[in-house]
Amino acid sequence: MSESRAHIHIDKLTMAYGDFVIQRDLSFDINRGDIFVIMGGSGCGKSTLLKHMLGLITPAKGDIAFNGQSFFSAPPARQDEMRQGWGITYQTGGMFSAMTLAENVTLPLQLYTDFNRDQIAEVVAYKLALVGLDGYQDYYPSEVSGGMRKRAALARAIALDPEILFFDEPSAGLDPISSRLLDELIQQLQESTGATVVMVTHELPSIYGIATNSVYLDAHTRTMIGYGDPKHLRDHSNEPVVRQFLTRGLGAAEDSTA
Ligand SMILES: Nc1ncnc2c1ncn2[C@@H]1O[C@H](COP(=O)(O)OP(=O)(O)OP(=O)(O)O)[C@@H](O)[C@H]1O
Repeated sequence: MSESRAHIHIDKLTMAYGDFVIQRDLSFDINRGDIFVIMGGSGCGKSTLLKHMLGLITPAKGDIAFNGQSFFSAPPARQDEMRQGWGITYQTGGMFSAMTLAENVTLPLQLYTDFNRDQIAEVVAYKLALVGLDGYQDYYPSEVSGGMRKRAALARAIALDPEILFFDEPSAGLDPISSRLLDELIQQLQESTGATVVMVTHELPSIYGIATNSVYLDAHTRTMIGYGDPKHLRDHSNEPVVRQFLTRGLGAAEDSTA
């Protein structure tokens, strides 16, 4: 493992399903407090990279380190400890439909803390208020809008005060206004907690609105061909595909890379 002071260090990572290599030789850092975006065309391996970062898939080669410690060579108990510092929201929100919003947020607190009922209720009310869902504790996921469901999922993800927040396409399926509100919320939460945010998205408003750093995975060459502030990449990348991805829809028809 090479030396790095980054919060998350991707080290010569090659990802494959069986013999089929999805991306090879990825090396980059995600610094503490970054809002880091994983970009790239459809099928390039963005979700696969996120699954590697979450320790759900073992790399074909290379490693991922958190605070300088290798995840994949750590013993299972240590991996579990690392995981407890992460909050995750999935594309669909992943809320349990038979539970109220409050019960959904309660779940990780019941599983991973020794708080009593009153303490848990207090944290749950606080987290729901943080995402603007004060008063919606007793609603079921199906009774609120898509944007509210995503915010409730976010409240659950921050229940244990994670130091890293992972998002897979957070604004998928949302209208532009709800999407913008969610971006603002992610940015506010990052600022107030200092957490590192890692998200897969191809939404340009999110990328330009809140990302501080990014990587671009290329489906064709199967490796990263862009790394840096997305606005800088848009204006200065030597890779036409990256510039095209980052300017699509801006004066031209939506292209097929997204
Ligand atoms: N479990 C799996 N087994 C085999 N191949 C898979 C598996 N999951 C994904 N793939 C393939 O790996 C490639 C990368 O998929 P992935 O979902 O990571 O891409 P993505 O960039 O997130 O795509 P999208 O933007 O369309 O969501 C695709 O070719 C996909 O078909």
